[in-house]
Amino acid sequence: MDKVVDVLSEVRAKLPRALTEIQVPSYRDIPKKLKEAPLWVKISLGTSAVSYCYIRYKWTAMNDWGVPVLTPSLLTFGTAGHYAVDNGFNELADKELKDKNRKTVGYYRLTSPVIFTVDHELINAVFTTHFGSFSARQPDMGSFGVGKELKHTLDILTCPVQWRRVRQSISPSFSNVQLEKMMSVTKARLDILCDQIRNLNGEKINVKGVTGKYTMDGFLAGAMGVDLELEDLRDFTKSKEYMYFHEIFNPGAQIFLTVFIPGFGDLLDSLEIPIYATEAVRWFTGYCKAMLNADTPQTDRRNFLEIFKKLKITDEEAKAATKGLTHDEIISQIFVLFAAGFETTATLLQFAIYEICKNADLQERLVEEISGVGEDYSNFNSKKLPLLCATLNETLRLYAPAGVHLRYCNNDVVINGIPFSKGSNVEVPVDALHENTEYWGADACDFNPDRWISNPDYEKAPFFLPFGAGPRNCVGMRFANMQARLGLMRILKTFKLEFPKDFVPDVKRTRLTTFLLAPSKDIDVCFLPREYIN
Ligand code: HEM
Repeated sequence: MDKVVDVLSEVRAKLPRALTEIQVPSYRDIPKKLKEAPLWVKISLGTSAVSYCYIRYKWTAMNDWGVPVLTPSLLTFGTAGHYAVDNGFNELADKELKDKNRKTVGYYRLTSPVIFTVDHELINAVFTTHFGSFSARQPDMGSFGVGKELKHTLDILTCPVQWRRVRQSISPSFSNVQLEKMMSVTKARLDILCDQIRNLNGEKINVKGVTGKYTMDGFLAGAMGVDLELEDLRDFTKSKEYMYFHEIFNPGAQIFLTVFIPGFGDLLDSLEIPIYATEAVRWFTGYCKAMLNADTPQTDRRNFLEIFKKLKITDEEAKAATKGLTHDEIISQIFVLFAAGFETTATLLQFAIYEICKNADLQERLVEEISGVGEDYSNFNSKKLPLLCATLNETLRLYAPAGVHLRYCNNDVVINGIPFSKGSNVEVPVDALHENTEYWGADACDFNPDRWISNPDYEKAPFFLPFGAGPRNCVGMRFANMQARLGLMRILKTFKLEFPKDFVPDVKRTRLTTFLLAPSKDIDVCFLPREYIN
């Protein structure tokens, strides 16, 4: 400490002299200095001045849109600094919407106008009624710097033209018939999971290891015919599938260049320059190709793959087709379904188990409810399993796995008085929507599954959107619900769930910059086999 004080005193002693030594040119000298400056300095200054004027001009775009607009600044890339920090979205929503008691504000993502809203009428108009004008998400961001190899994946998520054909092709994979088929595979994998949990002998485990293994394994086995082999459940978070997934979905700060600079992601893709997760992407591409090419004898376990293979078309055919998938698109779909499906449902179950462990009474009521109900697809609804469905819905409300819904405006259109221009965006901060007291009542922030039992209409409420809305909502919603309901039911039937003695249940949700959700610390849980307790 003394050393620091010494150094600071030394610096302070030197400071006045150092400052007087700086020669600040008089403003009268500036034209002369500029004239003498090298050409590159002149070009840089000129370009900066033009860019600045252009940006200032772009920042007038929302002046007469009739919504309050947050003051932009260059330092925060317009008003988009919240993109770069965990919980940034929620803090912005709290500060600008909740605390000021308003539902919609505008801000600039560098120069792109963004309407940031929890107004369910506006959301419904944009996502459903005017879907034709908002059928894309973020088409100018290319692959976000992940590289050309997985570019198709993101084209499908963001590009409206390709999306329509791909969505038409993959939707039948989620039909009731398919889900029932996949359920039988999922049940068999659950048997193995429960044996692995028993092998822990009631010792604590990070619950994400259990829920992640379950959802990843269920999807890979039921849809792709691949088993996730693991000796010990505790090794799940060390598996390549999990580690590489996290590398791709936890990008460094460089990804924000593709978010803030329009067209930068596309430029990187055309130059074939990936800016992060190259090894993980290479591994996943090989992994997905291997799944497609594997000659698995049990075709009934390759439910999605067999559908995709039947739909295969050439690149040439794809130009005019309204249905069908090219070879590269099949590879990308395997990845996108794996990525979109495993983490989200694992997060849902992780937080559901956390809340159930916190509330012994809820756990008892759940066990009682499920005791007489069989594991049939036809039972997985709120009529047959009201409390189980309510608990999962309440978890989806307060711990929505995906934290923002995005739409991009394809053409100028006026909606609810707002004159959206082509290239503008709509962002829905899901946590703020799901905690809005006007919609959910004064106890909006409390975990209370019973609200779903007294208000069954909430399931269809326009302000409950964990899976998004409109024709571009989550294609895997029914699969996710089936997997979550079956998994939670089996786990509760087989194990009593408890926190270990040293665990303090003070977990907060962290909304990551990728909009996914993580707990503020590992959630440790002991799974005690019921056969030893009862
Ligand atoms: C609890 C689990 C899940 C949650 C909360 C969730 C949530 C979401 C959300 C919010 C969207 C964006 C919707 C919108 O923009 O309106 C989405 C899109 C998507 N989800 Fe899910 N999802 C889950 C599980 C799954 C599963 C299991 C799969 C597939 C196996 C899946 C595949 C997809 C795909 C492919 C899209 C893009 C749809 C499109 O652009 O047409 N999701 N999901």
